[in-house]
Amino acid sequence: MEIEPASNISLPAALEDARITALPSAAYYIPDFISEGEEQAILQKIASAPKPKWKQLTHRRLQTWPSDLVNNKLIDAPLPDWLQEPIVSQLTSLCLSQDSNSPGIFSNSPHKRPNHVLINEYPPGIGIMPHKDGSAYHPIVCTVSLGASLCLDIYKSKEDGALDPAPAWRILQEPRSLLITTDDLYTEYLHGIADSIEDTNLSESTVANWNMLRSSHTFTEGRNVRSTRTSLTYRDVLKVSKLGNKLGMFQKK
Ligand SMILES: O=C(O)CCC(=O)C(=O)O
Ligand SMILES: [Fe+2]
Repeated sequence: MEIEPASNISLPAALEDARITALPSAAYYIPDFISEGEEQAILQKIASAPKPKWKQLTHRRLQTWPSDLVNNKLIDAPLPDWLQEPIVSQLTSLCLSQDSNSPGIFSNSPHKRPNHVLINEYPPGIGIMPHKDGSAYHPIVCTVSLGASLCLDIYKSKEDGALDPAPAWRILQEPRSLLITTDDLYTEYLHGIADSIEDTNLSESTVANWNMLRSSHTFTEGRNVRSTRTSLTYRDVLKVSKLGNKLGMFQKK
């Protein structure tokens, strides 16, 4: 019988120990949130999802679980097991501080846990335009990265609402890492991923979480040559409708 390799995942006792202090409030980075075995198992589940689960955009494709939002509402349904375990349990177990009364990150969210997962696949050269995530969700985003590394760029918007064209900060996300963004980073700033085939000029002075990376030594000459990176974005959708209500909604039309 094969012996399972020891898992090298390690969760911080307190999320404040994982805070990316160079950023405005607030982002947290945990490099080894899931194991390589878990990463591979999830990638296989994504690959074996029925073809209609994929939504093809111009350059990128994505899956939404349990389903797309309709008018910012989620139709009540559970996440599949492979998106629940171990990730949701680990997310709900994270506490802000070691204080015994410290709240979990989803303590204040309406459903006390993420109920929706967006799966985005980014081949080399493909990113996502700078954007805000908007009002459909409780303002906490948990992103698990699979397969490869890339930089998430954080942008300030100017007084007049226009986008400052150069990102103000960069966060490097390694495979199997968790990035949590919340507070002002959710509401005030935009985030995006450049349409690049490599991330360049990576260093302690240009990457906000450089000292928290598992493998900063692998980015030789400050370069990350992109290969396909898949992300799982876990959020709590504020409005959930039971199927009964939804049928009612259709009958009214
Ligand atoms: O893939 C990512 O890391 C970002 C995805 C994203 O911004 C979103 O789904 O809203
Ligand atoms: Fe986003």
